[in-house]
Amino acid sequence: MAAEAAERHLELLREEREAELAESRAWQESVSLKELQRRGVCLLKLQAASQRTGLYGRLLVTFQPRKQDSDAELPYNSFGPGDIVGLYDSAGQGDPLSSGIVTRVTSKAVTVAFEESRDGLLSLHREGSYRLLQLANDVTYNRLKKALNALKQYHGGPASDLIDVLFFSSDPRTFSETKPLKLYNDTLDASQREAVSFSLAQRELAIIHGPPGTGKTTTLVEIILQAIQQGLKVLCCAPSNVAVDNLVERLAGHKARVLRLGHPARLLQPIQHHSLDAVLARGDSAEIVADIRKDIDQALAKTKKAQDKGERSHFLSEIKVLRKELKEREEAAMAAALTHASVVLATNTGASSEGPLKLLPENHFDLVVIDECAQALEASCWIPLMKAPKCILAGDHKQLPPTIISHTAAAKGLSLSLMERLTERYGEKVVRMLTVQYRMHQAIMQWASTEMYSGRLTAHPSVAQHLLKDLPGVTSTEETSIPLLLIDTAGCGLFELEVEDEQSKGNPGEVQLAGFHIQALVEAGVKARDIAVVAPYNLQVDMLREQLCHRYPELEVKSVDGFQGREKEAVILSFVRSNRRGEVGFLAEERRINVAVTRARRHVAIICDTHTVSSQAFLKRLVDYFSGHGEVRTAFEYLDNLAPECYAQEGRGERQRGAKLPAAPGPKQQPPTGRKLKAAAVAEAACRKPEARFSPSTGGPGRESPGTKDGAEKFKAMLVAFLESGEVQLDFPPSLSSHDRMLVHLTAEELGLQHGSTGEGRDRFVSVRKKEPAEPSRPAAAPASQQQPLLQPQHPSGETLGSAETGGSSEGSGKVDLKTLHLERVRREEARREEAARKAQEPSASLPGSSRKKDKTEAKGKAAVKSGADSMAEEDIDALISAAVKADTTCSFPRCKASVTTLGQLCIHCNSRYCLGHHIPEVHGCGAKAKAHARQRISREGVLYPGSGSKDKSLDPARRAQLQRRLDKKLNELTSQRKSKKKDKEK
Ligand SMILES: Nc1ncnc2c1ncn2[C@@H]1O[C@H](COP(=O)(O)OP(=O)(O)OP(=O)(O)O)[C@@H](O)[C@H]1O
Ligand SMILES: [Zn+2]
Ligand SMILES: [Zn+2]
Repeated sequence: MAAEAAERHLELLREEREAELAESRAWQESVSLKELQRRGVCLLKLQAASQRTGLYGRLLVTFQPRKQDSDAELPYNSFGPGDIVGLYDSAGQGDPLSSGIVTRVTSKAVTVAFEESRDGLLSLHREGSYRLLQLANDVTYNRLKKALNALKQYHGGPASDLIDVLFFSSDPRTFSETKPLKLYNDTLDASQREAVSFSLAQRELAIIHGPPGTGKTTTLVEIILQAIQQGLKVLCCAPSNVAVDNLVERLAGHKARVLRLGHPARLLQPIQHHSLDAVLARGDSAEIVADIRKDIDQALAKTKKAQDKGERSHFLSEIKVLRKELKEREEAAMAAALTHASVVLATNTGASSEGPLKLLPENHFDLVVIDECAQALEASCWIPLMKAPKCILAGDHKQLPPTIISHTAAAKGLSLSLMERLTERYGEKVVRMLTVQYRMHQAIMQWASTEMYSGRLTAHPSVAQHLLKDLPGVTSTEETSIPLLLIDTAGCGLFELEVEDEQSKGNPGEVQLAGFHIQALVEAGVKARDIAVVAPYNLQVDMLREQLCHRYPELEVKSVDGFQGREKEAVILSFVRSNRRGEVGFLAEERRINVAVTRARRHVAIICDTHTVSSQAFLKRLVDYFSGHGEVRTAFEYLDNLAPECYAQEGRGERQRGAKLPAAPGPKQQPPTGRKLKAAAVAEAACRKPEARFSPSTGGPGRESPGTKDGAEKFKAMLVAFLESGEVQLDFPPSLSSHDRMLVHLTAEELGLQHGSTGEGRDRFVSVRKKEPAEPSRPAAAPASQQQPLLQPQHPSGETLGSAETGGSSEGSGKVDLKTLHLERVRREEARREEAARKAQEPSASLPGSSRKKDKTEAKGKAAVKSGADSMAEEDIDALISAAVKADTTCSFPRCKASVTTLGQLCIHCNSRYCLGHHIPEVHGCGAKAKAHARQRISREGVLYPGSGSKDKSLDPARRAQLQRRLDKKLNELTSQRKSKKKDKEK
């Protein structure tokens, strides 16, 4: 049984190795050295700046760029401690001079540890020019192969019974008598205690399933301490060095006698003194060993200075003798150190019998513990597993499995971890799950619990309600008071990049949005080092780093896969995929999404295109969960600040292709150009209805919504009463939620009342006034800060100005409120005078674009712009008009030309007007949102509210009034323009 399985596994491993080699060959062969350097795997033109013996006897060489000034920086590279690198002569092709392990990388230098090579010594010249290339190493593959071959032939060793259980030829058993335990850590929760006693009571096999943050390591440490207490010798492994180091640190904290195997270059600094090398250096034989090393160093130096060949070979043979003696003494000391230790720790492959463990007797270990077992290849687990009669596996098979290059090998079972394989077969018989998690806010946890852990997780009270605002130095803002935020780019045209020949994907729009959100968090006092930005694609990770890391050096930007096992107070996820095909690629892996979301302690923000990702049921449920339990914002809320590149991008590839698709959803997803789209959205926000700026899936204020109806009715009643009263102004208390504030704005708008907000943050309140022409000071009274331009100056003017529909707007539009415009017009004359008077005190609100466009404006012979408020760029108005007109006169359904001026229906989900044939959400593509909306209203009525400070600002009625005035002016101009055009034609 075991033999067959081992054989099959070997076959898959061979396949995987082939794929791996083919891949590295393919790109190494076709790629120049320069290109390799650009990709970060090669460093050219280096000099050996210094050499010394260190790290317990290895030759450490520090390389720097070969430049005159010693302060030169290395080019971008992906070198890191532990990487195996080849050292080459700059000129040399073919084999490397030597290979070594990177021990340290700074911005200016790389240090590499070289083992003394078999055939003589590495001698580097200060003047020489060298290059370093990262090497794929076959050490791992060879060890895996060896382990499986050993498993095939395994006979009568200590693990015989265990192997039978692991291949299902006998059932797992329990020890009959078990003593009650005295715990080292008495804070363990019930599920952890159960895991500890169960694991100790099992005879061959126990599995601890530890979902994110449930204290898996804490539990393992207790188990190992108990095992030591019982006099057992433990071999403790994990697939990664980081995971092993973590265990070393925690066990050493309990004064356990730990010994860490592995190259010291690969170990974290604080762990290094637990390394075998360090233990040896402190041991009895250390002095002698040090003397021998010194002799070797001296001989080494002499070799370098040696004049002729004879002298050189004399020193070399002296070194050979010294090294032999060193080896013998070291092996004796190693065996002693290994025997003395209670727990030996190594990576799975580091536990290979080719290493120091060969010095121990076959039955030395009583227990093998493998942490992060679900992230390990089964073959790698077999390296330690054959060394003891019992194993305890810990991990979470609901997180990402090991990376496998060959799709076929993965499909045939190579990616199935030992832990998952055993859990599927034995279940409760061998598995105990930890169910209390100590990381995430309840709301972050609940999604993962439901989707991945059959709803069994609970949040420990110490974390269940914790938010960013509870961190020292963090002020309470909207961003720091919510655990879940969804920034929805649906319909905003922020498409993924289409890079040819690139598997990886990027999304510049999401990079920008991430930047805004980080800024908001940092401004609220969240430390950049407490924030991580995580994306599924490396290209996006690169782009995020490029944009963000110089501004926030302590910010961590990582791929999802690279962030597994880690946590941060705040995590921003950029899902990247935004396309019409509904392609989600990497995101389709549920475990990847699980890992991504569960890294966050207090706050997780997802930036994604809900339209694209909702094509996949799992992701759709995630989006629905965030809609139902978190705050949702549309990227439109940030668009005012978005740089125009995003729009330039989208025009090219994605859009044209997408536009051909027949079943395109809403009109917002299919605007003629991105720029118009933006104008349309903002124009809606400015001219139509406040909620136009909220994501549909927030449920917005939802007029038909039962949840908000009461609120709306209440405010309506108040406002109607106010209208009938003799009062001029009605102030609402600042205690209103932002949702309520919005209802007031909405209702006031419906009733034709003027409405505005004053104050900042918690003091912000709404006041409503009657629209009295004899109230000239109001618009001008808006604080200067609220007179920021609503629109960016980049909007095209030409393409919209001349269009035929534009002319029709003055009578056609139902939304450009003619009555208001008229009132405004009347009032404007008075207001102008006041504004002119104020102008002196006000900082100019003029746009940078307005001066750029000035020539054009004057050339057209338009009246010179007088007041500060009136200096809004021409093109904004143009965009606004055309957008408002377009959006308001025809059905938004693609290619439908029906008029909606009188019979149209507004969809609250996409904030677009549709004819009667298309207004039902399911018909025009908002079905999913409508459903989510309905569900979420039930689940958390009254809690959900859209809105933020920045949004309120842009919706300020004073600014809207300004826009309307300008719109009005523009309409006049257009009318006269049209007249003159007609005249031209007639001529
Ligand atoms: N019983 C407990 N009481 C209080 N805090 C605990 C308890 N168990 C674990 N924790 C805390 O939970 C956090 C995570 O613990 P630990 O490192 O053991 O988790 P883990 O499950 O190994 O993590 P990961 O999810 O990354 O694998 C730590 O801060 C730890 O102190
Ligand atoms: Zn809709
Ligand atoms: Zn229609």
